[in-house]
Amino acid sequence: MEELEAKRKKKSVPVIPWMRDAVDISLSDSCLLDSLPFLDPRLKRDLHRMGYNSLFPVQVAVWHETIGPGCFERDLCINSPTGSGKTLAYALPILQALSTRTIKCLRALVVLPTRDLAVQVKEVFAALAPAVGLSVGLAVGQSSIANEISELIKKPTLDADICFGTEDFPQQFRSAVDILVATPGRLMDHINNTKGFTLEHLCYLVVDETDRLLREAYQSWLPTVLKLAYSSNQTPFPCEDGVNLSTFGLLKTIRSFGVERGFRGTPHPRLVKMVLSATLTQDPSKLAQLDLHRPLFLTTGKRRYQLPEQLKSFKMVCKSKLKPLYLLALLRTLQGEKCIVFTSSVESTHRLYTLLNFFEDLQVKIKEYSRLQCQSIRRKSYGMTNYLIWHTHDGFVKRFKELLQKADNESCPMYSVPSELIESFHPMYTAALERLKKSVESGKDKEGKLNIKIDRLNIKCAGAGRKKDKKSRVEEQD
Ligand SMILES: Nc1ncnc2c1ncn2[C@@H]1O[C@H](COP(=O)(O)OP(=O)(O)OP(=O)(O)O)[C@@H](O)[C@H]1O
Repeated sequence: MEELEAKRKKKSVPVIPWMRDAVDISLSDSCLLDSLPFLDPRLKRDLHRMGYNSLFPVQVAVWHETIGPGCFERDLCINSPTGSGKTLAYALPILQALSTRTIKCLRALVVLPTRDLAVQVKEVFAALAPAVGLSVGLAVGQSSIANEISELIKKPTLDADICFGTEDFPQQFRSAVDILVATPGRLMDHINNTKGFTLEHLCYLVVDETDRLLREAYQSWLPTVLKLAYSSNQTPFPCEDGVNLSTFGLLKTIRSFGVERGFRGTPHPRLVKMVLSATLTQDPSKLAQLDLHRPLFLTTGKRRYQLPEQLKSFKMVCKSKLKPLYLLALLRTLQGEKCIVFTSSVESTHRLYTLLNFFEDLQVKIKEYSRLQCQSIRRKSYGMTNYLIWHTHDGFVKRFKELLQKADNESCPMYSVPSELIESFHPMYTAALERLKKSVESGKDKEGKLNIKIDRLNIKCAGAGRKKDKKSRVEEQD
């Protein structure tokens, strides 16, 4: 009965009508840049320069809905797996659409839930924007608010040929960027406190990782952004609880004073929204918050991950207690290649990083990358990597299989490391653990990141040869 119910749920069609009438992204083929209609030659040149010679299916599908006749008539909801190229899918049409703008003001806002994601997205925009004379800003709290403001807002010297209205013109500040990539918290800081920061000219709003952003209110950033963006063309928008527009007195903008040439008297373009996710919610109440206009749903179906075609994946199965040894052997066999090792928690990352650094003769340069490091250090670690290795806890075999299923990649051959090689690491491993223990005991790990877990490391060490006590066995299940 339960099984039947589960099957029924799996097959259930979306309750939202426009979701039933979806565009299937997988029906789009990759498209060579040279065959892509309407692409600005300057963008094409820079895409080639970046080594992009064709667009991925999701990028082609979005391009067809956003460029050319009937462009941006509908808001887009894009459901496409991680790694499928969603960033360029929205960045390229926005850059192309803004490439003809004459006056700089904030016209596109991309919101992401985390600083790291926002930094990556900003880099994609920044690689292409200069080709068409556009500037991109970042509001994520990476630098001080003062630095950020100086990047985003500039005091203009008033150009003689700008057509002013008859009203007093108190504005001294103008946007220094055409496109802003932001996290919700810092965005709200600028909305509430940064003089001259305005969303009044906003034409494009991208909500990336939509599910995550809709799950949390993040200071009501979404109703606030919509209200502010709509307010410039007097679109009625119901005031959400807790959003008091009177607090945005600073947001009188140059548009409302009739400064921007060509805008006066012409209807304000609709605020176009693109919302993206690898697992887009089908919950009508959640999606309603986005106030989508005739939404068009582009989807690849339920698949959550997409692995690059060139990526080869292998699995190594070993007893939990032997994982560090297998990892060492693997690192040795991959010597010279760059790797990322994922672990299941920040603490595990720090433990493993510290442990690996106690191995003599490993001849591998190791960097730690987790939220324990500050942003600048994390950024330096980018680009170090080619390989992905997954190293995580015991329930993993099942989860790994599920993950491969989600990625449509169920055939994952075994990777074998000679057992002699693993054995040969035993003495080195025991010595490293000893050194680690001494280091913790002598208080060298000043931040205390290891203290709580050190006995767990000892257990794993003991697991390689010694008998375990009850506590150890319980902890090893973790
Ligand atoms: N047209 C293209 N040609 C070659 N590489 C591309 C192209 N588009 C994107 N890529 C690369 O593919 C990778 C995945 O792209 P991207 O990060 O945009 O995917 P995504 O769907 O946004 O993933 P996520 O959900 O993790 O954000 C990136 O390394 C990007 O540089």
